[in-house]
Amino acid sequence: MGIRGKRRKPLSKAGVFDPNDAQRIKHTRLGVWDLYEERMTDKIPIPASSRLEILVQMFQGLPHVWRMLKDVCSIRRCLVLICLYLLVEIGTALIPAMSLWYSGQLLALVETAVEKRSVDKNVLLHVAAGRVACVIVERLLQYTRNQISLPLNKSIKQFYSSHIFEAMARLDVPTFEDAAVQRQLESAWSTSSKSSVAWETIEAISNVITTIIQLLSQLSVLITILRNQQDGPLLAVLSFSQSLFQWASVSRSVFHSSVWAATTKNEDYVRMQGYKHIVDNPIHRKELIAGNLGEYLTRLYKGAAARVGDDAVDFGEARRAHVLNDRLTLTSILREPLRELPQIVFTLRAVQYPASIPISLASLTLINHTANSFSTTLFSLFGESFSLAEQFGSVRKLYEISTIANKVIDGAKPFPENQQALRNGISLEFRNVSFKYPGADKYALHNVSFKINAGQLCIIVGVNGSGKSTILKLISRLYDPTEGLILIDDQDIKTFKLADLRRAMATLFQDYTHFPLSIKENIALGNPDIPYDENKVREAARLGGAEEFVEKLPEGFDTYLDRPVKDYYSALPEGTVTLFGRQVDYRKVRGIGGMRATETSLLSGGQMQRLAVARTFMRSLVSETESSVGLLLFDEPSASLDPTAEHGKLLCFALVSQDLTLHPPLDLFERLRALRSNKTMIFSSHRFGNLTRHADLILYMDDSQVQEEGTHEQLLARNGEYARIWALQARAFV
Ligand SMILES: Nc1ncnc2c1ncn2[C@@H]1O[C@H](COP(=O)(O)OP(=O)(O)OP(=O)(O)O)[C@@H](O)[C@H]1O
Repeated sequence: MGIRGKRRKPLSKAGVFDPNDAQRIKHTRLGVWDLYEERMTDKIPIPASSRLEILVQMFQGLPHVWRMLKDVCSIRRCLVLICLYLLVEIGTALIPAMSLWYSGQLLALVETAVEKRSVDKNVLLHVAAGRVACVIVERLLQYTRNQISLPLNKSIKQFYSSHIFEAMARLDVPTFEDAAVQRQLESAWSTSSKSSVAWETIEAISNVITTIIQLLSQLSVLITILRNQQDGPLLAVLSFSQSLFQWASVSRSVFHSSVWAATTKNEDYVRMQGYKHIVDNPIHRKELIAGNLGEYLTRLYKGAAARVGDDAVDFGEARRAHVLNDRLTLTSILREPLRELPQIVFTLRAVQYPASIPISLASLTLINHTANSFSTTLFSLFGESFSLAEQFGSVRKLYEISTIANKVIDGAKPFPENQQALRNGISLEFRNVSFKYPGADKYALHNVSFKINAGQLCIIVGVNGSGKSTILKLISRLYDPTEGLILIDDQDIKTFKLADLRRAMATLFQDYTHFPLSIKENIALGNPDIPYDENKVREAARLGGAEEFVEKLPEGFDTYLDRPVKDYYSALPEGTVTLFGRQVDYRKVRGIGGMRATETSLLSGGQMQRLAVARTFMRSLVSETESSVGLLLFDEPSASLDPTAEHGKLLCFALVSQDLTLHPPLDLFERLRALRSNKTMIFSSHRFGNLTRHADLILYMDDSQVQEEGTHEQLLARNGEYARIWALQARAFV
């Protein structure tokens, strides 16, 4: 049978890992964990086949590694530093062989001294100086290596962090949310935050080169020693084979199945992790305290912990314990005596030929030592070739992330064709649009059709989950419809350039976020097309209703809502409340003390919302002449409450609150309506009445479909679901 026919058969069903397939999957209990490993028995029966796979993987990565080397050398100073680094590494690689040689010379001197009762002082001095020089040079090389590698690593890391940033920034929503893309992005970052894939690869390449040099130099020392020794080759083979035996017996005990999965069915352990999460995650702290859950959860945790016992460890720990578990096997018993084999053979040979001992004791030690270090280097070369292949794979991924294709395909036509017409708004039509979110089975929109003329005000109302936000997301082309067509000014939305389209729309999403930047930057980012202008930021803040409270903040528009970089300090004098002009943040200290940080927000929910509105205004309403926006999309930026189910809560809000921030859409809506002038505006909302009365078109959504459509009067006259809910809400506010 050819190689092809003997390849490892796929798991029972393509793409399925079936833990119950006992023929293929080995099951091991590790405490509370069940580990399922694919059996290795049916691996490709070609000797060293896995090494072949590694070689193939390495060759595939070569073009990317070559490109990486060129990129790295193009960074300022890096070419010189890399050359120096390689020189130092080569120098370091020669040291072990030189040390071995000098050690051998020293041993030979000692032997001669014992035999002849005299020492050639010159030779001794020379050899001793050589041995000492080796150690000093090794230390100097190590120092130089550190001096070079630190700045090299920093420059390379900086270069690639920009590369990755750019690659990530360009990805659209469905592509970025794709789990495979997320994995690809993760593997492009380094395994440790202190380094970068590129630097780790350079280190891996240099390791392999230096290991080969070490091997060759040790081999030449070995050959020199063996040349004049009668039994030298025999002892070298014995030393080498006992190293091989040790290496094989150790490496076999290591967990090495490449395909595996682990799970736990222990409900108590799962619950314990849940309780732990509630207690150590700050987001649950309010409910934990207000709900008086502390003691109760502690009781539950202790109960579950008692039932699980000492097995309550995470999988990593269970696996480590399993791997390190000392097992009494024949090889482990024979391992140590085998180490003594060369000495035993040497003694037997001495007994056999007492007149002429075939090899000197010094040579025996030296041969043993050299053969051991040769074999250790050889085995480390195998390990390094594995990691080199992995590194090459990571480099490939590092470069491939900048070519990940976006799922939302860009159009070619500029938009708008006539900039002036934009002032009078954009017309929009949905024709039989259906949409499922990636990976979802259910339609978020099903066969939706409607038309909004240029300059009209459209309000989309409906219960939670009926598809209101989804309509706005499709208009922004965050996603494309699964079926149907969206027309902008009577042309397919997909034909227009995405950047132009997004420039022509201002959107405030329901689940808006704030960037971890200063307030002024948060607002300014609403319009990246104009240069930063403090006055415009203030104007937008005023229009959004945020200027007044922002000015009252100690740092005003420079305030960070969430400062991305923390200050560091230690043992400040008691009573210190400010440092570097800011309030002392004791979160870090608490973290060190094992306590959790409390995230207190500087602003109320309503104030946060006003800032989001200000950001949206930055694009659309800062200046009528400069604005390139023709369509305003507002997804109700308040807590989502379904009026049918929650009208009682709405009533409470209206009665309790004198503060506009608690029912901002009314206030916000009036302001928006006044400022929109002739532009098209779509507003998604739960609130009826006040808002909907002004609409040119109301879409009442339910069950992913537009159920009713018309003006407020038309829909009331129709006396359908819209009229029923409107009456319900109106009653609540009376
Ligand atoms: N990212 C997503 N992935 C999968 N399904 C989603 C996603 N976002 C929304 N959905 C689903 O799509 C449907 C419509 O959601 P959508 O957010 O458009 O409703 P909505 O009318 O805006 O609701 P609400 O009034 O609560 O904001 C819901 O069933 C929701 O569960």
